[in-house]
Amino acid sequence: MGTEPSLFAVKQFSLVFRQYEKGWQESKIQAISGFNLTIQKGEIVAIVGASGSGKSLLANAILGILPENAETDGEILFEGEALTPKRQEELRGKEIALIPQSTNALDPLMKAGKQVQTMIKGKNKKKIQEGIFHKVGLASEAGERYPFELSGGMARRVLVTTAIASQAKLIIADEPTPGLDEHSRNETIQYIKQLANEGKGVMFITHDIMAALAIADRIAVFYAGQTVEIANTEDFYGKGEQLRHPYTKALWNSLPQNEFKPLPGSQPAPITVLNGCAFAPRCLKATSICKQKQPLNRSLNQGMVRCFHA
Ligand SMILES: Nc1ncnc2c1ncn2[C@@H]1O[C@H](COP(=O)(O)OP(=O)(O)OP(=O)(O)O)[C@@H](O)[C@H]1O
Ligand code: NI
Repeated sequence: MGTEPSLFAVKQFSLVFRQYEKGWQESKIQAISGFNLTIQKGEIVAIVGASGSGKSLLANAILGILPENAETDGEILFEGEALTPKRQEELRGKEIALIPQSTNALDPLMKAGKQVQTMIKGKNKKKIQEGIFHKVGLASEAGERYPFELSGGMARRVLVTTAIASQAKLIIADEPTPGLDEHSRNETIQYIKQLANEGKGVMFITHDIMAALAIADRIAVFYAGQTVEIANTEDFYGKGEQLRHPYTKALWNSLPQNEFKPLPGSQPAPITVLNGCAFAPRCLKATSICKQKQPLNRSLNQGMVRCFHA
C-alpha cells in the first residue's frame, strides 16, 4: 500500500477557448481553472454544479474529445501516467468509458445489441451482451431494436450497458439520469453503484444532488469552472452546518426537501475576467478581500474549500 498511484488524478487543470472576433481581436473564455481531483478504484466522486459550469467540458477533456479551439493546461493522469492525446485515443472506450450526456450518442443505424457488442473483447459477444442486458432489466429483444425504436429510458440503459460491457476501469457518467422516471432513475444509479462495487472508479456528473448523495463517496462542487468545495457525502445534513463553502450550503438549502430557499443572482459568464472570488457577488459572507483576490484551494475537515471565510 501507499506506493500505488491513484487510478485517476487531475492536477491544476485549466481550459480556455480562444476566439477571434472580427478577425483581429482575440478573446479568451476561461471555462475551467485550477481544477484538482483524484479518484481511487471503487470510488464514486460526484461532480455537481450549475448548468454551464464546465462539467461536460471536463468529461470531454478527460476523453480527449474537446473542440479545436480549446487549450488546456495542467495534468491529467490515469494510473499514474499522463493522458496524452495518443493514450486517450488508445484507452477511450476500453480502459476509460464515457456514458454521454445525450442519448444521441447512440449510433442511429446500428441495433442496440450490436452497439454494445462492439465494446466487448473476445468471443461470445452476443451471449455476454444479452447477459448484461438481463442484468440491467433490458429484454433480449431490445437488442434487436434500433435506437429510434427504444424509449428514452431504454436508450439510457443501453448507454449504461456500453460502459459495463467495456470493462473500463474508469467510468465517466455525464448526467445519466435526466428524463428518467423515478424507478428508472433509481435503477440507473444502482447500476453505477454496482460498477464501483466491481472496483471501477466513477466520475458521476449530475444535477441531481440526492442521486449523488445516494451513491457517491465524495462530492465535488463546481462553480464557474472552479471546484469551490470537495465534501464527503456525510457532510450533507441538517442546514449544511458541516459544509465548507457558502455556495454548497446555498445549493443544499435550495432543495425542496430542505428549506427550498432559492439563491438569487446567477453564475458569471465564462468570458468575465474575475479578480476576486467567482461567487462573491452572490455571497452573504463576502468582504472586500473576496472582491480583490481569488481564494486558493485549501484542505479543511477532510475535504477541500476555495473560500477565505470557511
Ligand atoms: N466550443 C466552445 N467554445 C466556446 N465556449 C464553449 C464551447 N463549448 C462550451 N463552451 C462554454 O463552456 C461553458 C461550460 O460548458 P459545459 O457544457 O461544460 O457545462 P456543464 O456544466 O456541462 O453544463 P450542463 O449542466 O448544462 O450540462 C459554457 O458556458 C459553454 O457555453
Ligand atoms: Ni453538461
